[in-house]
Amino acid sequence: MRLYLIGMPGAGKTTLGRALATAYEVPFRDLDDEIVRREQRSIPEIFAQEGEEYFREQEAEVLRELVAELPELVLSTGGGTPCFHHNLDVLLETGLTLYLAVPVPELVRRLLQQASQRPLLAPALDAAALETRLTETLAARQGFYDRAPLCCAAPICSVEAVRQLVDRYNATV
Ligand SMILES: Nc1ncnc2c1ncn2[C@@H]1O[C@H](COP(=O)(O)OP(=O)(O)O)[C@@H](O)[C@H]1O
Ligand SMILES: O=C(O)C1=C[C@@H](OP(=O)(O)O)[C@@H](O)[C@H](O)C1
Ligand SMILES: [Mg+2]
Repeated sequence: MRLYLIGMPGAGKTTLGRALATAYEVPFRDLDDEIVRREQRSIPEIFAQEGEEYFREQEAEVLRELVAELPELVLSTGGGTPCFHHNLDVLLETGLTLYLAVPVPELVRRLLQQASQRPLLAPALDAAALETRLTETLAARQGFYDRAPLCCAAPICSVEAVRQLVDRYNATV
């Protein structure tokens, strides 16, 4: 199986993805980590030195390489991954995609301490600005996220909840 996690920054894609891979006993990859490894520099450095367009090209390439390489995989994507370079089509065609739906106020709580590591959020320094920024970003991305066949909403999105969603989905296809 290939299971892909999509959703906003702070939704828990990386955290839950790692736990799901352990539970399913399949390899785990985090798309951002793979880009960092290939580029030998951090995500904020890539954005600052090369710009977002370059990052999106790397993201699209690394995604396709991982899919070609790994028939079994839990992949945590970046928040913007499904929205660029037809990446969502790749996800939908090659595996099962799960959208982690987390309300903006909860994202704000989780991200406030981490904004400096997330270049698209870095300009939003206080809670109100971050909330505005996330609300706008989510509005622009919602149409992509909603194409995922599976959706799990906080606070119930545990490994067990995902397993049940996946089992139910597999029983219907
Ligand atoms: N289910 C959860 N409940 C509360 N906090 C969480 C949960 N999942 C992740 N977090 C926290 O939220 C932050 C972002 O999580 P992360 O897995 O990096 O999200 P993403 O990869 O979607 O951006 C981290 O500080 C993490 O510890
Ligand atoms: O939302 C986005 O466009 C981004 C989210 C980040 O991943 P997380 O969703 O894991 O924070 C990372 O890919 C990059 O900073 C861009
Ligand atoms: Mg992540």
